[in-house]
Amino acid sequence: MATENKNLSQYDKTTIPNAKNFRFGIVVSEWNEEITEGLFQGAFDAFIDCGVVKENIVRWNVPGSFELVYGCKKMQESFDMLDAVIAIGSVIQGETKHFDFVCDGVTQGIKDLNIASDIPVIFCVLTDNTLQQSIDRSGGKHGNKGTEAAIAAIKMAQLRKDATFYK
Ligand SMILES: Nc1c(NC[C@H](O)[C@H](O)[C@H](O)CO)[nH]c(=O)[nH]c1=O
Ligand SMILES: CC(=O)[C@@H](O)COP(=O)(O)O
Repeated sequence: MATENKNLSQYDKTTIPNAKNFRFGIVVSEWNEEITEGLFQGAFDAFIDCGVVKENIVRWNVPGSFELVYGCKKMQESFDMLDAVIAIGSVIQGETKHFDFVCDGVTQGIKDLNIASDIPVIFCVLTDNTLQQSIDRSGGKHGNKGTEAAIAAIKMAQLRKDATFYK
């Protein structure tokens, strides 16, 4: 289902685990900051709405989406008590193929972090053709992908906790 057929901000709290004891990291790219700040606010507000204590949310900034991989890796290493990390970025097609390489690099890098570390990293990186598409997905007509990412982070934190329990 394409994003245009669903609202990224909609969630059913009855299906979401209690998040009051979870601790989350959020790494935010400064490129297209009017978009990434909207994504961050969506994630932060959803965490608070689902019971996360604001003192249990740590935020770091990085220059661009390509640096999200290193930033998330260092956050995993620095705060081993985190239950999940969200990587927030906005990549918008320009004149050249640079878009392709940035998108592929950050995608593969975050995938690799999920394989290498026990702390899940949630992929909240918009990869859009136009600024309008980014606006529409960071609090606009299609909702907020940051909200979607926070819900995914809570669900993955619970999965990780449950999996540890059964060891
Ligand atoms: N064009 C965009 C970039 N480019 C910058 C790279 O992410 C990186 O910071 C640079 O290549 C130095 O390593 N980043 C975005 O997040 N969004 C863009 O649209
Ligand atoms: C995603 C990018 O790096 C891109 O926005 C840079 O723009 P350009 O391809 O015109 O150099």
